[in-house]
Amino acid sequence: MPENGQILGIEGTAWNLSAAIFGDDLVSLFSKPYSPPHGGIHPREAAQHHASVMKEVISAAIEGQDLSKISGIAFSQGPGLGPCLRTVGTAARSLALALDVPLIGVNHCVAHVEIGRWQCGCDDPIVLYASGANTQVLGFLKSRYRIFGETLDIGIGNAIDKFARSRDLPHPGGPLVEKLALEGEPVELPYTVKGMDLAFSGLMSAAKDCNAPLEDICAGFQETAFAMCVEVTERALAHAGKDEVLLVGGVGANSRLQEMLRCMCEERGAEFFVPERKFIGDNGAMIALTGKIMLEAGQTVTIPESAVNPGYRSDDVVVKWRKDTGDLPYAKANLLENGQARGAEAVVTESGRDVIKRRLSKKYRNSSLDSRLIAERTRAEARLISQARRYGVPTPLIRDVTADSIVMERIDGPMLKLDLTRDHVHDAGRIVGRLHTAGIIHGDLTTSNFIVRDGRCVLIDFGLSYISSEIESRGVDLHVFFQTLESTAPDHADLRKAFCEGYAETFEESKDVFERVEEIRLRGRYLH
Ligand SMILES: C[C@@H](O)[C@H](NC(=O)OP(=O)(O)OC[C@H]1O[C@@H](n2cnc3c(N)ncnc32)[C@H](O)[C@@H]1O)C(=O)O
Ligand SMILES: [Fe+2]
Repeated sequence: MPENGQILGIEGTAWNLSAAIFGDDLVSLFSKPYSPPHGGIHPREAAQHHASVMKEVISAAIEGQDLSKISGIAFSQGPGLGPCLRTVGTAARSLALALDVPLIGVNHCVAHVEIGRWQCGCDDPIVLYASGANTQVLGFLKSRYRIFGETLDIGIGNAIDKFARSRDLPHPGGPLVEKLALEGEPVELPYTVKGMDLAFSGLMSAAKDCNAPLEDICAGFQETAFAMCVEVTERALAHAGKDEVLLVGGVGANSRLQEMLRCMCEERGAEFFVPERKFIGDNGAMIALTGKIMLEAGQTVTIPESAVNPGYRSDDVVVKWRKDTGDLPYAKANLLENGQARGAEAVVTESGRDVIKRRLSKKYRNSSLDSRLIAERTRAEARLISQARRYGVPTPLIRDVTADSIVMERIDGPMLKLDLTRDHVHDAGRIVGRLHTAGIIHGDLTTSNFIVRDGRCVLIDFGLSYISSEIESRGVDLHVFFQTLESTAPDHADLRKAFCEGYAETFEESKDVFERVEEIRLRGRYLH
């Protein structure tokens, strides 16, 4: 790349056509947002908008610039709305040919992360990426931005926008809901966290059907949806042993979400980062910057490789521009160091042959939601542990239960993630098979929630467990487990096989569940 090489980047995955030049710093940025005359974003109309303002946006971005300094054209290759992506892709290809410079196909999600890292100066954060179409918790591991958790149905922004539309509020509803929420007392709405994954459609439907004053529903919607996001971010932070949190994506503009994340970070001793408003939502600067660092790493595309990809996932990108941070710091996660372990949501304290698990109050969530979650989860956990035992699932013996605590038998041994052998993972599969036969869903099936005692796994932490015989819930359980395998173990494919073998031995309908896991993996990546 020539000295002072500059990259022209074009963003246009959905609502904003935006172009920017990035050199050593941001040189120019110009945007023309599309606002639908009524209803939500219509893909073809948005694409027509982009086409009609393309010349104006690019001209404004390059005005007064020396075009000979431009050493590459970057464009958002996906994910996004097909027609919009194709319009931007065509423009980018023509420009690259005209200027005779390389083309860089940028993953839009990764670009949200990179502009955040650049702007905030953070190094290796857990990222909460909360936008219209996407809601993901990402962390860099082994050359990729791994998805620790994500929405299983719709993106948080779309959930808010659709709810707002059902109340005749103009698009996008996010900022208006934020304003209305300031005047409201939060109503109770369904809270759905499955391990590190989330779901928003139940919350959205309940909010649509709710008869309370609009301000109260908006407040309830925000408190619930944001607490869900903060909870999974905290869980990923604890799981990965990182100490920075970065908030990106359009919904990141919300002050309440920022406040809640900042509060969680303070409680955990992590540092919180959020970029300036103009870099939070979709913008050309994020594409130009990411294009620049990708070009420097040699990650360009030929014209045939430049086809757009509406389902492009964050973890599809091999990140050659970052130094690999290696394995997760397993050792840090040892259970019961000095007789105490602090998980994402509870403190476990040794007490003779027992441990006491006490759920912690979280300052980031409002007090009624906080006490509701603590009481519900403590009760459910004690009940389901006992029930699972009756079906032959090895679990700790329960000795006593109070409003926020469970006293139970101490299990000595390393967590499964510290001793990931084929045999142990096979055993874990057998255990989950029995659990599912009992009609119980674990709800947080990570490799931290098995303890290996005398060579056999014991299942712990039923805090998010519930009763269900649905293939879907079982599929999500396995999906969560496979995700933690994928994000922590290099030989995850073989371990996954071992797990499935064990599961099939103890659970009759295993085939249906395996099929569903595949569906869950493929679905919900870019839904509108
Ligand atoms: C693939 C790409 O097209 C997509 N982009 C996207 O969704 O635009 P973004 O700019 O990142 O986010 C827009 C969303 O951000 C929400 N939003 C903006 N300001 C908000 C606020 N103050 N509170 C809540 N939501 C807000 C909007 O309502 C809308 O749902 C994505 O990143 O998923
Ligand atoms: Fe976006």
